[in-house]
Amino acid sequence: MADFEVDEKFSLKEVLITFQSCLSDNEEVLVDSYVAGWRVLVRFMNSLGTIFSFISKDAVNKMQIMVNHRNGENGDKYLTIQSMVQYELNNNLVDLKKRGDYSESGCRTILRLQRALLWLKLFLEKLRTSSEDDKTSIMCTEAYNDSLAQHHSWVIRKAATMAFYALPARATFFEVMNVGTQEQVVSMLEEAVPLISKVHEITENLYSQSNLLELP
Ligand SMILES: CCCCCCCCCCCCC/C=C/[C@@H](O)[C@H](COP(=O)(O)O)NC(=O)CCCCCCCCCCCCCCC
Repeated sequence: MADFEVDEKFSLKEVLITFQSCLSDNEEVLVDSYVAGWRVLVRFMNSLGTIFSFISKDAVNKMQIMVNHRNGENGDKYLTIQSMVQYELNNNLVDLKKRGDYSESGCRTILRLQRALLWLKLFLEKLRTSSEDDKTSIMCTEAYNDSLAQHHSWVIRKAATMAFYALPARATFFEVMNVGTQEQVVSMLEEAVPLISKVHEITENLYSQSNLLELP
């Protein structure tokens, strides 16, 4: 079993703070904070071992696509997920039926991360309500099967579920989250889960209204 070093300067509390700054007062999702939240999550996952590198590589690739849009000449159109959807749909910059010239559209990139955000919400909820002897690999697999798995090929599903078995036991997992005692982790999760759910729900509603939930 790999020993999991606690990255001192890092705490999963950062995720809570970053995703909190995601929501503008009129419930728009700010892309910069959304990407920053994922950056913290990916850093945390990387600290768990190189077995997850195929996952973080894809997540980093998608975050970079969003950063490129934000730094592009139409960067202001990507300030929020809402403004991004409006801009890309109004200018036909999204592959709606099959992958084509816009395989790096903001809409499809955020959709892939949105599906991962559902996994995160389900996983954190399981962690929050878990007891001492619950296994993180089981919680992770169950959350995966109820979310991302339905969008992944058999090969990816196999690789992902194998990787989950490398997850540390609950106590170690809580330790590397670097939030404090188990009670402090649970109360951080009590704050984080509703927040991440809110960001997910707002994006899900926007995508379903614009019929973007099945982008290729
Ligand atoms: C801590 C354990 C981490 C478990 C992460 C569970 C998610 C497993 C996802 C496996 C994805 C495998 C590689 C990606 C495949 C892509 O084909 C696929 C589709 O995109 P495409 O249409 O462009 O091809 N990509 C995706 O579905 C996006 C995957 C993004 C996953 C980001 C996961 C980062 C999670 C960070 C975990 C932090 C845990 C914190 C808990 C306290």
